[in-house]
Amino acid sequence: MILEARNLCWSARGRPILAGVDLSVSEGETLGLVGPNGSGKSTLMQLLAGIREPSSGEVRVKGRRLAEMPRRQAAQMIAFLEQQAETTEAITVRDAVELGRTPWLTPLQPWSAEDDRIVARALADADMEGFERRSWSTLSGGERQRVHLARALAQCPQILLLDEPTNHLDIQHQLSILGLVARLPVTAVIALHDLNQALACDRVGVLSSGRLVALGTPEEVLTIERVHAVFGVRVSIVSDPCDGTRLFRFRPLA
Ligand SMILES: Nc1ncnc2c1ncn2[C@@H]1O[C@H](COP(=O)(O)OP(=O)(O)OP(=O)(O)O)[C@@H](O)[C@H]1O
Repeated sequence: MILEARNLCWSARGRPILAGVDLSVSEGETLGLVGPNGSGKSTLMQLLAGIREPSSGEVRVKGRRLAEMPRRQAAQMIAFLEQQAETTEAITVRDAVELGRTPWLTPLQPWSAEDDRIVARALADADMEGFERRSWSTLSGGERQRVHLARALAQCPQILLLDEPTNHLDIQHQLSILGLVARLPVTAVIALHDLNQALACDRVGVLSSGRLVALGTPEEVLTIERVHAVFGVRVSIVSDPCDGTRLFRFRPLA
């Protein structure tokens, strides 16, 4: 297993926010995390990224405790696209993406043509070519999100943690970014609100009130009964007339 959470718990001011989460992600897998607002998705992602310390339990990366890994080594393994990612306003898009190379640079291994190539590739993959000289402060919300994704890709991680990576994106960029992540040779954990997008993941974990209440293939986990129970909506499953893909349709309970 490339990434494991063992009995992961996190509390804020004595209130349990995440409790007893056990999770194993295998190499190359794309795991979707779904759950209502406040169910603990971002908290779990932050613990998996090592930017929050668990109250108890542990995260392991390739069998090693993340808490004991040097930050630089962890940053070579894991890239995290946060939900509300910020950056210094006064930098260009190119500068922001170049920051992704930081874990790989040393005095003995300074910036090289290979780093230029990786940054150019990341900008192209995030469809941000041509924006390199633009100031960060002039970008739209979706463009900023794509720059953050480019920075994460430039990190060349083995594990990509994406917290609602599509929430600011138009539908074309949503599809292209999820398609890109599926094609990349990385292990990905993606917090998503769109359950139809979660259907395309290899496995899905469902969080409810800080607990992982289901984990398995989308078909096993995203049943009409569970979606109804966890999200409090009426659900029907329809079949796409083009290719037979199953899709959710939602209605309010009342
Ligand atoms: N530092 C904190 N102090 C107190 N409560 C917190 C703190 N951080 C998170 N919480 C609470 O923990 C719960 C889980 O938050 P989290 O951001 O993980 O949820 P989420 O599933 O990502 O939600 P959303 O879908 O709205 O993004 C929420 O009720 C939130 O208010």
